[in-house]
Amino acid sequence: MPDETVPLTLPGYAHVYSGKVRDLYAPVDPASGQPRGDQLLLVASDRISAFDFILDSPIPDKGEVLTRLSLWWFSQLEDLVANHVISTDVPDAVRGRAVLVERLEMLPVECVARAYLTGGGLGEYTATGAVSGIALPAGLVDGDRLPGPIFTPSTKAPMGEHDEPIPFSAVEAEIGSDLAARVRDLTVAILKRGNEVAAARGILLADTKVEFGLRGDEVVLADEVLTPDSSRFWPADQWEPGHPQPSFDKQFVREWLTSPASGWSKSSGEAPPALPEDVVAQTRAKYVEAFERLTGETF
Ligand SMILES: N#Cc1c(N)ncnc1-c1cnn(CCN2CCOCC2)c1
Repeated sequence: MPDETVPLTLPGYAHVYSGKVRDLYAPVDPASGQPRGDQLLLVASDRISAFDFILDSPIPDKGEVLTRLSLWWFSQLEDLVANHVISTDVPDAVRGRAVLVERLEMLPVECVARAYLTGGGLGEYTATGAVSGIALPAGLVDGDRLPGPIFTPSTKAPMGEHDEPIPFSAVEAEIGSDLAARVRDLTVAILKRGNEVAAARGILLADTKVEFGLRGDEVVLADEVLTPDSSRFWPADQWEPGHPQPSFDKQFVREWLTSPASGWSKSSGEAPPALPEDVVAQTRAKYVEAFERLTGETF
């Protein structure tokens, strides 16, 4: 199993950035030997995070499953928004889990939309009756479906820190009112479309985070889209408002890590132990199941 903690050496590419579960490279121009400024190689690892830790146990094929799912969503959403995908003709070492993309002028906003109330949004609602300044009906509980998806943007925090919720007015101040309205409407429309497709296939998308860049004046969808890494996936047949919902993809990991069998405590501040093989295998199977249910393709 390759060591997922160090950037790969990819001949012809320069390492640009490593996130929690994905890495960025830039193709090198053979003539100048310098990284190209117009393209990037987005590589999805098999790393998985839980409870704000990157686990020691990679999930085989997770990177490929989520890359193929994101590519499928990009094509499903082409009538709504352009995207940054150039090609899947990538080095053999990362084939299937990497995409060559157009390098965009990225907007400094994490564009989050929520269709259900949970997580940080629930905390804000409990304290203020609103989320991102949007007043919600009284009496909502964890997991309730919202009257309609709402835009709840946040900052782009440095790795290891948490994104901070910001009001829409802060987005307007940062990128201008017109562009703020465009990314708000697109983010909400993407989640709406995602749930139209996913609900019919037994999956609820509670919320999602997308990132946009600019191609001139055009807003272009970048990063990944509607994957279990960028969105909360819930099994529709277990949806029951009033308590935290099971995760479609990470429930096995979370339950084992919080069970006596792991010998680990969330409150210890220590890194979690490696996962047992059966938990890794069950988690891989859930990623494959989500891909096959949504796309209708066989992984
Ligand atoms: N997708 C995409 C994409 C694109 N199509 N064009 C330009 N940039 C990006 C991109 C992808 N990830 N990040 C966040 C990582 N940043 C790296 C630098 O440092 C700050 C964090 C930017």
